[in-house]
Amino acid sequence: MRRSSARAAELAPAPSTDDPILQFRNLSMDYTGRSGRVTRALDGIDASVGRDEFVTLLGPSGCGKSTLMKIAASVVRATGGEVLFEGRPLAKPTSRIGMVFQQPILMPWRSVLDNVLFPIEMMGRSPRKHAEQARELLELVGLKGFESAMPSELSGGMQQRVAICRALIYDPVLLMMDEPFAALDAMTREDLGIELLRIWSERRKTVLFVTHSIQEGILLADRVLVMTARPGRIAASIPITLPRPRGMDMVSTDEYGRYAQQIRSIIAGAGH
Ligand SMILES: Nc1ncnc2c1ncn2[C@@H]1O[C@H](COP(=O)(O)OP(=O)(O)OP(=O)(O)O)[C@@H](O)[C@H]1O
Repeated sequence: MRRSSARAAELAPAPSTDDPILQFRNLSMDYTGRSGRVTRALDGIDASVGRDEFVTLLGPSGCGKSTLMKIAASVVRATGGEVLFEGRPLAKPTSRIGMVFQQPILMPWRSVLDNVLFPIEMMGRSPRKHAEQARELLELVGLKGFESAMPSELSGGMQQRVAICRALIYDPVLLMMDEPFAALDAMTREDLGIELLRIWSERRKTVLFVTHSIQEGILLADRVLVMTARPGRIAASIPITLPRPRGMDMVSTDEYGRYAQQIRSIIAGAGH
């Protein structure tokens, strides 16, 4: 797709962990099942995400990554500890945080443009006033000309681009992405990853991105948080200093190889 132009356009904002936008403090989560059985999903999570930083969260299946995202999105409440967003306890969902999930979950009866504008309607604002902004976002993700298409006319990658626009329409400062490219084929996934970096640098967003892929985790990130198996804890926080703009060719560099090796051994040492 637009691999080369995406690369050229990506400039790294200066991330800062001195100015955390999101902080997890001694966070724990116990789920109580129907039988009363308690499952500890998260245990003593201490982590933060700096303003403009791109942080990836890597960990084995079931370690609590989605739980952590749901807590940060105020979808579920932690049973211990606290979450601070912009320095204040996070108590309810806020339009300053945007979410993108593994499945785009578009409304099949609405056009692409109307799907992007849906959150605006939900907030009681005028979709007409935001239509231009929605068109600009669609152009940003390479979907100019598809405004009036229906979701069924789009590929999986295009649908996920629409979901990204929908999350960006109310201009959140923090974008949380829970395995957003996991359902896509490898090539589309690589393209969208590079494209996301371009959007991130152009729009100056903070991103917290969950993935199972060590490669994706390294290539996108300023910092990788590695989680242990359940109950999830933060096993390591690894700053990634690979130069930007990033591209797939970096996978063959020694520096990338050292990061991948380091992360694999942390995951292995964390009980897998
Ligand atoms: N609603 C729930 N009730 C009971 N247990 C739950 C619930 N949601 C999650 N869990 C348990 O909490 C643990 C963490 O689940 P979570 O979905 O957060 O993990 P994950 O790291 O996102 O997994 P995956 O990578 O497979 O998506 C799992 O053991 C899961 O079974």
